[in-house]
Amino acid sequence: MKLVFTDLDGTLLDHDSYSFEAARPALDLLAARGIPVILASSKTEAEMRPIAEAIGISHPMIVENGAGVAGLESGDAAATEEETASPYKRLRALLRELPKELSAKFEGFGDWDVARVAQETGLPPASAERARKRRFSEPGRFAGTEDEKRAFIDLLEAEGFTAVQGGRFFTLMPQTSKAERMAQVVAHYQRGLVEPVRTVALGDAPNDLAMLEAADCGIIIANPAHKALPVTEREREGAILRSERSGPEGWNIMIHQLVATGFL
Ligand SMILES: O=C(O)[C@@H](COP(=O)(O)O)O[C@H]1O[C@H](CO)[C@@H](O)[C@H](O)[C@H]1O
Repeated sequence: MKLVFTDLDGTLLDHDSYSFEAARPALDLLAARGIPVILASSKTEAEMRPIAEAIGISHPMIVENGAGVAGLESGDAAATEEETASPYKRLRALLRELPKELSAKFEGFGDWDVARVAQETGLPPASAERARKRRFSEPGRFAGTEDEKRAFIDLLEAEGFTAVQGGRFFTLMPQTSKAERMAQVVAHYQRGLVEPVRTVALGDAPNDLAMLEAADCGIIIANPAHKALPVTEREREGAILRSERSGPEGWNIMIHQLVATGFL
């Protein structure tokens, strides 16, 4: 059994147009080979459902940067609306309680109306509205210095939260990651199998790094819109590869390459 985990913005979706069409041949190839594609994004479940539908998949999905997973019959999927809504509410309340000199430097989707989220992201208004339907995490911008940002993260961590950089935004969230949810999804597919499930993960930003390192094969998709990810030990060992092309074009080429070499 093989699984492909993929980030969305800047990876399967074009950084600017949010289109996955250039990856359609590789998506079709994986579908024909019975290899599930597991979406793993900082997007909300409300945003990811229509994307999964457009791709034509109904596998579990890692939502809001790993703070939640949709489509697994146990665990968080069974959490009540009250439980799933509370981390976001707690985060917004925490922002009001933190020292003003730091919290005032952060602006998130909860501070912006739909039109502003559409303007900041380049998403159409209907998608921007779905991006504001948050249950766990708050993406936004931190306008302070690196030292102030570190102090802000330390305060969040003391309260059980953390923050991570995506392709565009700096996201406040519970202390978990896409990689932790990936392990949960792998365990789900592993049940009843003898051979270990083989994993590929694709991503472009710091919030993808742990997932890329946890995979049997990690693929860094080039994204000229931000600084390249650092070279890690896993990459030196040959377990992480880099695409030359960006977004869905790079995704398409790299998946075809892994199929050609027999990895997928
Ligand atoms: O954190 C980010 O930089 C982006 C992209 O996250 P991923 O690369 O899909 O994990 O996610 C935020 O912005 C998106 C629009 O650009 C929204 O669709 C997401 O809801 C938001 O979390």
